[in-house]
Amino acid sequence: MFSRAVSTASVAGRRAMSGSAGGFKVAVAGAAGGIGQPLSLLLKNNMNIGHLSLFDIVNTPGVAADLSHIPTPAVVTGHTGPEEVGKAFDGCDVVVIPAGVPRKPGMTRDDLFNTNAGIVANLADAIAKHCPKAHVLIISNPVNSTVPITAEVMKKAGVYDPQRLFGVTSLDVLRANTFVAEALGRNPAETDVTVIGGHAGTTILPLLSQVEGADFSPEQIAALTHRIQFGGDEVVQAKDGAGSATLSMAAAGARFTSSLLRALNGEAVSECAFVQSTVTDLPFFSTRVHLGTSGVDKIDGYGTLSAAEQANFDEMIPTLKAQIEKGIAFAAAR
Ligand SMILES: NC(=O)C1=CN([C@@H]2O[C@H](COP(=O)(O)OP(=O)(O)OC[C@H]3O[C@@H](n4cnc5c(N)ncnc54)[C@H](O)[C@@H]3O)[C@@H](O)[C@H]2O)C=CC1
Ligand SMILES: O=C([O-])CC(=O)C(=O)O
Repeated sequence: MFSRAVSTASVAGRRAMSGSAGGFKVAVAGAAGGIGQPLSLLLKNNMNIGHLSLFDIVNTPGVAADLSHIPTPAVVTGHTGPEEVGKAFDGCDVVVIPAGVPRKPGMTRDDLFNTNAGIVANLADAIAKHCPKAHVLIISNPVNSTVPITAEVMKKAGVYDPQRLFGVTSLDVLRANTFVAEALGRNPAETDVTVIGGHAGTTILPLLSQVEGADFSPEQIAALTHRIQFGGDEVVQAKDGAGSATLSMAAAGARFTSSLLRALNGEAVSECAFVQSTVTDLPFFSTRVHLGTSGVDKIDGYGTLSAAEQANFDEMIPTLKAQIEKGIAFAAAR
């Protein structure tokens, strides 16, 4: 349902009046959740968005009404339940998906597979039907499996375009930037660490040997790498049963969405993301991705690894392969 404040006619009218550079339609699926709400708030402040469409199975009218009072160009609409997903996704340029359950202490991201695989697959069905040309940004865990699931669902529907599918690993980059800057006494906002692989434990590999001007000891490298790989667990433990990272993830999701929209507008932008890739033998892998007006433009390799990074890389590949294959098998069996 549209939020009370907005009608379909006024969406078009205000988009025309907004004067925003992009006027893109961006949907958030899972918009009423722990990530969805702050992410939607940050996106409401993005001047490239003309229409912010909030989808969830609960509570979107309230979130939409609340955000609609913020004076920025994005018109906000709220849509609840499967019967309204068509309206939510119709004509979207970008769909961001933080829908699904989060971890509790003691769980791995893979423990979320049984619940979240089906949620993401059903949303991918709806995207294939209602906005097959949208760029799809997957936040729902386990990302290492939910991205391949989305690709397979889109392939079955005949609308898959690898340039438009992204697993959002930006939170690993934000954590790496924060922890590395802290160790070096630098400004975190001016630190940009490359993080490769996937988004779960040891499949997350920060390339600390490539941080310019850093001369970390082997002990520092080991400690920083471990903290970046298990930063998610740090938050899950601190929240003590009340969920996982939401606010930092909202910042990460907003950063990636903002970069993509700038690229769609013609700016040269790069971000690390988990995408279809030939950089390794695996079908999906995260390295630095150059974004362009059609989404993925060029995918960088990972450069020269230190001996410690190479050891982590070799250990990661079979784990990541199994998680990707689990996603592909799930989609094939649907
Ligand atoms: N990629 C990453 O770096 C990160 C991923 N995550 C993942 O993001 C997901 C969401 O986390 P939170 O927001 O904390 O969870 P949450 O439980 O607070 O919110 C999830 C929202 O999804 C909604 N939802 C459930 N099924 C849906 C469906 N079929 N369609 C639309 N909406 C649906 C729920 O109603 C809820 O509002 C989890 O899977 C979590 O593991 C969390 C942090 C970082
Ligand atoms: O740890 C979790 O379950 C949520 C997540 O992906 C992260 O914070 O990186």
